[in-house]
Parts: sequence; C-alpha cells; structure tokens
Amino acid sequence: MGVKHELELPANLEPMTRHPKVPGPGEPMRVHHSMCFGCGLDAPVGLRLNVTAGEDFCVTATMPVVDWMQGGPGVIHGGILSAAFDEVMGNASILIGVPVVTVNLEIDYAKPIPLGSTLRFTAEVLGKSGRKVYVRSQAYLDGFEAPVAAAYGIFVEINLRKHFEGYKEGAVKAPQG
Ligand SMILES: CCCCCCCC/C=C\CCCCCCCC(=O)SCCNC(=O)CCNC(=O)[C@H](O)C(C)(C)COP(=O)(O)OP(=O)(O)OC[C@H]1O[C@@H](n2cnc3c(N)ncnc32)[C@H](O)[C@@H]1OP(=O)(O)O
Repeated sequence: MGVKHELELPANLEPMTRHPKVPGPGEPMRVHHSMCFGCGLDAPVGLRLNVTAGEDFCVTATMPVVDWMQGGPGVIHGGILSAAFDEVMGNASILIGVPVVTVNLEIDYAKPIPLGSTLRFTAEVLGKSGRKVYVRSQAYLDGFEAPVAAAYGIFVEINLRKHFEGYKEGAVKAPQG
C-alpha cells in the first residue's frame, strides 16, 4: 500500500493570506526556537531541518538520513520521520502568520527509507478554520516518482506566551536529581 489517506477538510475553510513578514519564496524559514528538536541549532540532538519558504502556503526541506535515525536495520525510524513531518508542516503554518502547536498527525509510510539517502519534503497549508490549521506534507526520494511517505496535520493556534508560561526554558539545563 502506498500513500493512502486524504485529510477530511471542514466545509467552512476561511480565506488565508500569506503574512507580509515571512521569508519570501526561496528564502530560509527562521529557526523558531534554538533548542527545538526539529530545527534548533543548539539542541543536543535534533534534525536541524533547514526549511525553505515556497510560493503561497508552501515550504520545502531536505533531510539527510543519517545513522542515528535508524529504526529497523538500515532504515529510518518511523518516529524520526514523523518528527520531520511535524516540523516541516509547522513551518508551513508560519506562512499564514499563526503560532501553532500540533494536535493531530497522520503519517503514511509507503516505502522503507534507507540510511544514507536524502529525503525531500514539500508541505502546504490546505486551509484554516477558526484556530485550526490543516496541513499536508509529502516526502520524496530520488528514484521514486511517487512520495515515499506523506502526512496530514492539524495544528491549533495558540497564544505563544500563555501556552509556554510556567515551563522551564531548556529543561536539559535544569538541576539534576
Ligand atoms: C515543539 C514545540 C514547538 C512550539 C512552537 C511554538 C510556536 C512557533 C510557531 C510555529 C511553530 C512551527 C514549528 C513547530 C513544529 C512542531 C510543533 C509541535 O510538535 S507542538 C508539540 C506537540 N503539541 C502539543 O504539545 C499540543 C498539546 N495540546 C494542547 O496544548 C492543547 O490541546 C491546545 C492548546 C493545542 C488546544 O487546547 P485548547 O484548550 O486551547 O483548545 P481546544 O478547544 O481543546 O482545541 C481547539 C480546537 O482544536 C481542536 N482539537 C483539539 N485537539 C484536537 C485533535 N487531537 N484533533 C483534532 N482537532 C483537535 C478542538 O476541537 C478545537 O476545535 P474548535 O475550535 O472547537 O473547532
């Protein structure tokens, strides 16, 4: 079975506009948090994804599949791929100028993805309804025309300050024991 799902979108999607202050097509998206597992450069371990803004509500990213990402012998762990989709789709949401967190993720794993390969991601915001943002993403490998994996995500708009209030900044730095 290949990529199977279609996300059911609500009928009441609202018109969206691209936020005027987000990077232009071809420009890198900003790291939203330096310690983020998905994109942060100070995270002790992480994907360090470079996401690039595309046209309209689209982004792209590439990810080398390296040894520590291994799940089954010689192939990527499904959770790592899921984290990459989460990050790429979250970045797509930024294009409409909305701070979001993930509430729902669905992944189709269509092919095993070998260590040493490079995944290419595309993601696009499909629509917004109230606080909910609907996003789709696909992952490609050289040599395969169809996506090797795909994801749908529902993200929910948050008040950034309130949402993270009370959580420790960079818990890895908290006193041990
Ligand atoms: C890693 C952190 C990154 C942070 C980034 C900060 C901002 C930067 C900007 C952009 C970043 C882009 C890059 C990031 C990429 C990575 C993102 C992640 O991995 S985030 C971590 C995992 N996710 C959580 O930890 C959420 C945990 N959940 C919650 O805290 C709450 O559920 C919250 C605040 C999201 C919503 O709770 P309520 O009480 O405010 O609101 P209620 O009414 O429950 O939900 C709002 C709407 O969402 C629907 N909803 C809620 N859960 C749903 C679900 N599971 N499936 C479908 N819909 C759901 C509800 O039905 C409701 O819809 P109706 O407005 O009534 O139409």
